[in-house]
Amino acid sequence: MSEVLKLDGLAKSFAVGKRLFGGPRGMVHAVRPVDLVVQQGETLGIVGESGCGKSTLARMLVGLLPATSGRIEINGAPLDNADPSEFGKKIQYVFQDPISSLNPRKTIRQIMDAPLKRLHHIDRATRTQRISEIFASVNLREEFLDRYPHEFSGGQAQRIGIARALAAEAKILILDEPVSALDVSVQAQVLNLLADLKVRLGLTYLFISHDLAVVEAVSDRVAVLYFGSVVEVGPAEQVFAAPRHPYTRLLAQSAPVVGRPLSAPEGRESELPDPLNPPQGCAFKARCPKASEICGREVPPLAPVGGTDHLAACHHPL
Ligand SMILES: Nc1ncnc2c1ncn2[C@@H]1O[C@H](COP(=O)(O)OP(=O)(O)OP(=O)(O)O)[C@@H](O)[C@H]1O
Repeated sequence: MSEVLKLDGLAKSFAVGKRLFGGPRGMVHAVRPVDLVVQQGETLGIVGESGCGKSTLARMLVGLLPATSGRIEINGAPLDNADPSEFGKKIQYVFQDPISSLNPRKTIRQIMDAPLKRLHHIDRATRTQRISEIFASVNLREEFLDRYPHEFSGGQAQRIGIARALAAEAKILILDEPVSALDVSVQAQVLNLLADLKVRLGLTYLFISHDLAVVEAVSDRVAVLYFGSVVEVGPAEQVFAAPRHPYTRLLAQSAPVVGRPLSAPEGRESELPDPLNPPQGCAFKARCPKASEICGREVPPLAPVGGTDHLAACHHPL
C-alpha cells in the first residue's frame, strides 16, 4: 500500500465577532493541527458530533477553504494552495445535499462537461463519450443527461453528484455525509455503488459522517474528531469494538442502531466546550468519567494504544 494523502499539521481558525473598530473578538480553532495519512484504496471514516470540525476539514482538503497552517500532500507532492485546478484533478468533493449542490439552471450534461473542459482540456467528442461512460458507471440512463437537477430524486441526484466528481478523474473523493439526506433503502444503494466504484476505479475515500453505523459499515480505518482534534484513530473494527478514548466509547454507546445519527451522548456535561473560550488541558475532561488532575493541565498527545496503528489522545486510555 502507498500513501496517497497526507495531512501534516493541517489547521483552520476563524476570526469571529468583528468589532466596528479594531480586530476580531476572538478566534475559533475549528480544526486544530491534524496529522493523518490515507493509504491508496482505503476508506478512512471521519466521525464526530456536529461542530467538531468535519466540514471545515473537508473543505480545506478540496481547496474550498485555505488552511491557516499545515500542509496537504498527495502522492508525496504538496498541493499548491493557489491553484484550484490542481486540487480538482486530484481530489473531489461529494456534497451532502446533492440537489442544492448542482446548478439548477444547467442540464446535467453541462454540469458534467464543466470539469472535463476546465481540468482536462479535451475535445468535445471525447468529452461526450467520457460523460456517457461515467453516467453508465453510476447506473444512470443516458437520457437523464439533458434534464435539470430538480427533476431527480435524492438518490439519483447523489449518483449525479458522484458522476460529477468522477468526471474530474480525481482518485481521491471526499464524501461529506453522502447518504445522510437519503432514505435508508436508497442509502444502501448509494453505498453499494460507492464500494463498487472504489474497486473498479482504484479510488480512495474520506468518508465523513455523524452516522456511526454507516461509517462503521464502510470504513477500513476511522478517525474520531472532537473539538477540532483527532482524539482516536485506528482500524474500524478495533475502534468500534474496543474504543480506547472515553469519547469514542460514549459515541459508540449513543448510536448502537444502524442509521441512528450521533447525538450528544450523556455525560457529565453533554456539550462541546465554548470555542471562544477553550478549556485548558484535555477538551473532553468536563464530560469524561476518567478525568483527573493531569487532564486539566496538559493536552494529551495522540499516541499508540496497543499496536502502532491504533492511537488515542488520552491520559487514561480505556
Ligand atoms: N466561517 C466560520 N466562521 C466562524 N466559525 C466557524 C466557521 N465555520 C465553522 N466555524 C466553527 O468551527 C467549528 C467547526 O465547524 P464545522 O462546520 O467544521 O463542524 P462540523 O463537524 O462539520 O459540524 P456539522 O456536522 O454541524 O456540519 C464550529 O465551532 C463552527 O461554529
